[in-house]
Amino acid sequence: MTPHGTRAGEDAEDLDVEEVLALVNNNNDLPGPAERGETDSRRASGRPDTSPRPDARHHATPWPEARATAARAARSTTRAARRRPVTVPLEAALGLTLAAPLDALTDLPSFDTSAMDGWAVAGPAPWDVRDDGVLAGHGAHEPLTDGEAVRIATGARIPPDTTAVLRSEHGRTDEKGRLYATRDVVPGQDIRPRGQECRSGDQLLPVGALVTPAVLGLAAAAGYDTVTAVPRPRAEVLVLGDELLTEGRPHDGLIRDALGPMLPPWLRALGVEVTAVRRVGDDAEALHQAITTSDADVVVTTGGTAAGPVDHVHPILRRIGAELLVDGVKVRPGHPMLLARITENRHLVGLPGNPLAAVSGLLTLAEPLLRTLAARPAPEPYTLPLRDAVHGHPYDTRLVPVVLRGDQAVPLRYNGPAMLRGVAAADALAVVPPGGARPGQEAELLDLPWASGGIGVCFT
Ligand SMILES: Nc1nc2c(c(=O)[nH]1)N[C@H]1C(S)=C(S)[C@@H](COP(=O)(O)OP(=O)(O)OC[C@H]3O[C@@H](n4cnc5c(N)ncnc54)[C@H](O)[C@@H]3O)O[C@H]1N2
Ligand code: MOO
Repeated sequence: MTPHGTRAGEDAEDLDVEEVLALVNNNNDLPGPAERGETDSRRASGRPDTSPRPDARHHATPWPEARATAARAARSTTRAARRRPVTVPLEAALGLTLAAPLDALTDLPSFDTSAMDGWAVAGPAPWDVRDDGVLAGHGAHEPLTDGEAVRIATGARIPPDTTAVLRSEHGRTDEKGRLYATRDVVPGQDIRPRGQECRSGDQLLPVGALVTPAVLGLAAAAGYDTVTAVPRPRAEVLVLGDELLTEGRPHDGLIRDALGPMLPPWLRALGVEVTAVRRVGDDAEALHQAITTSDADVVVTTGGTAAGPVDHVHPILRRIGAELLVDGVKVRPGHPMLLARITENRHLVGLPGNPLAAVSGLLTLAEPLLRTLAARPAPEPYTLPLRDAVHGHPYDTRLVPVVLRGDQAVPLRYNGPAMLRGVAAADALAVVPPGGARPGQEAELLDLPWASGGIGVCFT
């Protein structure tokens, strides 16, 4: 199990992950091949794909369908593995999805409490002020009698038989020490009655709610030390390529690894636990060993997806009898990206090595897969008009970095497959259909986690 949690008791009345998924909003999952009446011989046969690699272009999956396939793959995983909810301490729960409703364990407030610093007063003015006072965090105070007042702090328990709280700025005392109000006193004023926010047992949040910082605060206020949540998906990153340096400047044909530093925090922003980042070079045996011994839910590889002499991903997937669910996508950059089922409940996402192509694969395949494993709802799709024309690919979707300015998306330069300069300045990627887009044409936008706000910025 993850270091973040332990398995919930078998007798928990919690929903399992599949049931949680049914409750969260997945309304932008597109219909899959089955729903559209399409067939796929590799899937229909139920056997792993062990045939020689076909022409990747021929089998490339349309971009929207690739995303839907990735989300569906996660759904079949949760069914197969019956992933059980976990009990997670609050400090480790940020970004998880609730698998049990958050029901109040107490009334809130749990006692009648003063909303202001001042005096608790009983009956009409003037009042004799008692010598003692009532501070927050103390037990029951003795009752007041009419004509009595006692100093009270915000958050302190209201003494029995109190009429109202008089704010310190609304009272004055005469030379005999008697207290008067400088404003009308309304019975009950500045008293927060017990149960004003909720009664014990009230549902504060439903199954499927995302654990945000505010949810952590609410859970703590309502008496929780732990929450019952969908387990965080576990991903391992395998960085391929002998040409990669981990420090210093590029030299002698060697370049810096841009993906090792980029992917783990990006995956964490998707609610994932990154179990390891391994550099496996261009060594086929090391890659085989790393894939077959990983216990992560999702193995993410970078590079080696094409058909070059040291592109080992396809041969190894064939060797281990993995089922290729997506083998190339009609998207630029990143068209050699792939998704494979390596065992019944483990997947591999193969990201192309070109860095922006890897971002494209991350958003196209890894995000829907991992988001669905985490039982997070799909973000609401939205569009904005493009300020400038965007050159299109004749047949493939393009993902183009944009900044959002007012109600327009402004396409950025430096959007080539090997470049990160555009996306590093971007708020989102615009989805440009085959053939391109005119100025003013509406384009779907994929928010980048740090730009969309919300839980994404928390990098759990
Ligand atoms: N004959 C063909 N060659 C290529 C095709 C094709 O269709 N036919 N597709 C091209 C496209 S498009 C892409 S994208 C790449 C995908 O290549 P791989 O996934 O096999 O990646 P590599 O060959 O290992 O690397 C490509 C490129 O990216 C650099 N790289 C790799 N890893 C990193 C990293 N962690 N950080 C920074 N840069 C990285 C690598 O040095 C190469 O320059 O294939 C094309 N070829
Ligand atoms: O699809 Mo590749 O990403 O053009 O470079």
